[in-house]
Amino acid sequence: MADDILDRLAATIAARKGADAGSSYTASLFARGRARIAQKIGEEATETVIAAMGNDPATIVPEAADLIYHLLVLLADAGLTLDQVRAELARREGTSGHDEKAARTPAANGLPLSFRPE
Ligand SMILES: N=c1c2ncn([C@@H]3O[C@H](COP(=O)(O)OP(=O)(O)OP(=O)(O)O)[C@@H](O)[C@H]3O)c2ncn1[C@@H]1O[C@H](COP(=O)(O)O)[C@@H](O)[C@H]1O
Repeated sequence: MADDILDRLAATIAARKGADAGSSYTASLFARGRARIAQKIGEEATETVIAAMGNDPATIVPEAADLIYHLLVLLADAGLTLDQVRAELARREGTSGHDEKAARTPAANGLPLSFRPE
């Protein structure tokens, strides 16, 4: 069994594919499909934002856990792995977000060229 809770959770989630939706919440999400999983991520992200704007930082923890769980369900549904996310984070390691953003072209930033600042 993997030492890390995220690895264990990802393995549990993967094992729920095709399981009985009546006895597994994860299986019920897989059964309802990608759009429902994505919608749940939106809901959990919104609940995390609400917790973030409140006065008690501790309330962020359970919302963050809900969000991460549902993200792992999305990765599994899409045939992706936590290791792929780890690799992407490792690839970014050491590159400042400011530097990465400055290197983007205006088009890549989503701005039409006519709006490009002088
Ligand atoms: N970590 C989680 C986890 N986090 C959140 N949730 C569920 O996510 C749902 C989200 O709650 P909400 O209040 O937002 O929504 P809801 O109204 O209950 O559910 P919806 O009908 O809106 O989808 C709840 O049912 C939570 O229980 C989780 N369900 C399962 N896990 C893990 O997944 C494992 C397998 O669970 P099953 O697939 O249910 O066996 C468990 O042992 C846990 O380790």
